[in-house]
Amino acid sequence: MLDEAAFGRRPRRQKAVGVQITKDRLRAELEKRRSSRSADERDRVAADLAGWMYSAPFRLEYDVTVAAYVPFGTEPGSIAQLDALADRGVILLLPVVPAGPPGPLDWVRYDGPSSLIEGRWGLLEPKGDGLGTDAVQAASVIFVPAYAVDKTGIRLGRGAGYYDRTLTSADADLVAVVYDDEVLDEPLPADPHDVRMGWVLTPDGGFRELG
Ligand SMILES: Nc1nc2c(c(=O)[nH]1)N(C=O)[C@@H](CNc1ccc(C(=O)N[C@@H](CCC(=O)O)C(=O)O)cc1)CN2
Ligand SMILES: Nc1ncnc2c1ncn2[C@@H]1O[C@H](COP(=O)(O)OP(=O)(O)OP(=O)(O)O)[C@@H](O)[C@H]1O
Repeated sequence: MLDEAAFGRRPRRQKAVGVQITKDRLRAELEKRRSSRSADERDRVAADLAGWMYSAPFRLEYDVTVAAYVPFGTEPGSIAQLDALADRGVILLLPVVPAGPPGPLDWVRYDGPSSLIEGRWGLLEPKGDGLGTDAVQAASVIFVPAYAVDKTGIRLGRGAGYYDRTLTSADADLVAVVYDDEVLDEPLPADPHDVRMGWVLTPDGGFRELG
C-alpha cells in the first residue's frame, strides 16, 4: 500500500515547495513498489501492453503520427509496444533528451530496435538527426511515461519537467502508461504547469478515458 499520509493533506493554498516534497515522496514510494515486481510480472505486463496496441481506441494507420518512448528501468512495458505500433504502420516518434538543463524534448523517427543507442542516464534513444521540438505537434496520440495518474488525469512524472515543457505545444490524445495500481483514486498534487492526461493505458485495464 502507498503511505496514505502522502495524500490528501495539502491545505488549499500550500506553496509550490510543499507540492514538490509530496511529489518526491510519492515518486520514491512508487519506484520502490515498481522495483519489487518480479521478472515474470514485468514480462507479462510488457506483452499485455504491446497487445493493447492492436485494439487502441484511436485511428492508427500509415498517415497518423504517434509519439511514444522506450520504457527503461522499472517502467512498465518494453520495445515490444513500439514494434506493435510500428507494425500498425504509424509514423512513430521517440524522444531525445536535449543537452543542458531540462527543456522541451527533441524527436526522432523510430526505425526498429537496432536504431536505438544509449543516451543520457542510460535511456535508449533513436539515432539520427533530431526533427526538432516542434515535431511532436504532428502527433495525434502521445504515450507519456508516468509513475502514477489520478482519475482526473493529473500525472506524476520523473520530476525533471521534460514532458510538461513538451506537451504545452501538443494537440493530441495524451496517454499515461502505468501499472494498474498506479491509477490512483486519491487526487495527485497538481502544479499549475501540469498538463492533464486524457487517457491511461494499463496492462489489465487497457485504454481508459480519464476526467
Ligand atoms: N522511458 C522514458 N523516457 C524518457 C522519460 C521517461 O520518464 N521515461 N523522460 C521523462 O521526462 C525523459 C527523460 N527524463 C529523465 C529524467 C530523469 C532521469 C533520471 O534518471 N534522473 C536521475 C537523476 C539524474 C541526475 O541528476 O544525475 C534520478 O532521478 O535518479 C531520467 C530520465 C525523456 N525520455
Ligand atoms: N512548462 C513549464 N515551464 C517551465 N518550467 C516547468 C514547466 N513544466 C514543468 N516545469 C518545471 O519542471 C520541474 C518538474 O516539474 P514536475 O514535478 O511537474 O515534473 P513531472 O511532470 O513529474 O516530470 P516530467 O515531465 O519530466 O516527467 C519543476 O521545477 C517545474 O517548475
